[in-house]
Order: sequence, then structure tokens, then C-alpha cells
Amino acid sequence: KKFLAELKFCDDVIKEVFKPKYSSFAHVFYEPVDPVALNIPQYHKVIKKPMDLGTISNKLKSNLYENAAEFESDMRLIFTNCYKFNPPKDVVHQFGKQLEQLFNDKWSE
Ligand SMILES: Cc1ccc(Nc2c(-c3ccc(O)cc3)nc3c(C)cccn23)cc1
Repeated sequence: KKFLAELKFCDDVIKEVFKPKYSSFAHVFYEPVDPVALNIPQYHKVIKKPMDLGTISNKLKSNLYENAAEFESDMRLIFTNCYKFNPPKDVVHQFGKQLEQLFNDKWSE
């Protein structure tokens, strides 16, 4: 796809996942995980490349993505980090699955 069209699509997707109707599960990923606030001091030992929707949105606005593949890679990093840190039965793991499903649906449109 043409460069600008590609990045416009990324912007549409990040705008979509921030919509209030998805906040019940997406809110957990709006900002960087705060290990102090969440009392998970081990987080940065386990997760070497933290990522969140707010950081992705800021990178997109600052033209830090050269193509859609880089954007997709950061989005999928949110999911893999979430599954690595939060065991399957944990509600946050389920939130990650819901966000991944939403992203996959939008990404394949
Ligand atoms: C003791 C404990 C256990 C699990 C969690 N997970 C968690 C995470 C989280 C998100 C992404 C991620 O890659 C890792 C963690 N975000 C939260 C929030 C916002 C509230 C409650 C729990 N949360 C927090 C504390």
C-alpha cells in the first residue's frame, strides 16, 4: 500500500481501540504498565520491551513508524507482554485476548 494510506489505516485502528465502547478491556493497555502502582516490582525483569496503546499513539503522531509493519509489531508486543506476565486465568490475560481479537478484526479489514 502507499505509505500515507498505510499510516492512515494505522491511525484509524488506534482511534478505534481507544473508543469508549471497548474501554472495559482496553483501558488496561491505555498507558505504560506502572510496576510501582500495580505492586509488580518484577515486571521489568520479565518484560524487556514494554508497550502500550498510548505509546503507540504517540509514536504514530511523532512519525516514528516507517510503515504499517512496525506499527503492527508494537501492537502485537502489547499482547505477547500481557500473555507472558499474566497467567491465562487472570482477567488481564482475558483483556489482552479481547484486545487482540479487536485488533485482528480491524487489521484484516
Ligand atoms: C499482582 C498483579 C498481577 C497482574 C497485574 N496485571 C495488570 C496489568 C498488566 C497489563 C499488561 C501487562 O503486560 C502486565 C500487567 N495491568 C493491570 C491493571 C491496570 C490493573 C490490575 C492489574 N493489572 C497487576 C498486578
